[in-house]
Amino acid sequence: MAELVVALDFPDSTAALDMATRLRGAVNWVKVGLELYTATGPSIVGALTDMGFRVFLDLKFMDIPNTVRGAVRSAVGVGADMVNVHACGGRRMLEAAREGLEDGAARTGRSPILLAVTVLTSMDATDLALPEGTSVADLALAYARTVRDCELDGVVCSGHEAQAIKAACGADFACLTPGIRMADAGDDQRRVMTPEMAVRAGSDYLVAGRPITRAASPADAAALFLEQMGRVVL
Ligand SMILES: O=c1ccn([C@@H]2O[C@H](COP(=O)(O)O)[C@@H](O)[C@H]2O)c(=O)[nH]1
Repeated sequence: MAELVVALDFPDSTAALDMATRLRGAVNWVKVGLELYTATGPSIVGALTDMGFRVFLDLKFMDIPNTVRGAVRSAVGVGADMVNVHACGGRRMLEAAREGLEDGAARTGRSPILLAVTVLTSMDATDLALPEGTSVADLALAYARTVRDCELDGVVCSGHEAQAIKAACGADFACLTPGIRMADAGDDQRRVMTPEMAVRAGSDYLVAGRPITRAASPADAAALFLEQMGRVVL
């Protein structure tokens, strides 16, 4: 059964924890991204796990291998259930990320899910200087194969690539899919999909932020997403 992850993209802990209170009981997973983490630091992860949420720490590390090894090791210590890096950091960086996770796990006894971002869901072909004959889907699949070879747990990808990635990398290779929309929102996301279509494509985790957190009732909006996800019989 796919999980819904709500992105808590807020400028401070008061706003994020207020939203988390409104979502308590409606969703299991929340996501702490760059805006919130930069404002609050690691304490927000503990506050959310204390409320009973599973936390995806979405910091998308990309740097030289040694730096990413240390960053992932530190992220494990923060107490998140899922962490990530950018696949475009390359094979040695991805291997270093896995080593950082293993180091962190040896120290803390915790082993979060480690994912790598293929191509951001906000991007389409117009954002990339792709070689002729290469599509965004080809690039995402190539990144996913490298991520699988480096023995990470899965990728962040759009719903449009999930099926091909699962076919190439295996059913156990996790696909987490942001850019989930009930209808075109005309925002910064480009490779979007409905909750139902993303689950049909094989995504294991669906991420939605604004469609839920900006709704009049975030809990009701989350329930609608979950209802659409639950309708899919695979
Ligand atoms: O490819 C990616 C990777 C991460 N994200 C993050 O997901 C949420 C989406 O929020 P919405 O408000 O539903 O657009 C956001 O925190 C992004 O940083 C992504 O969108 N695409």
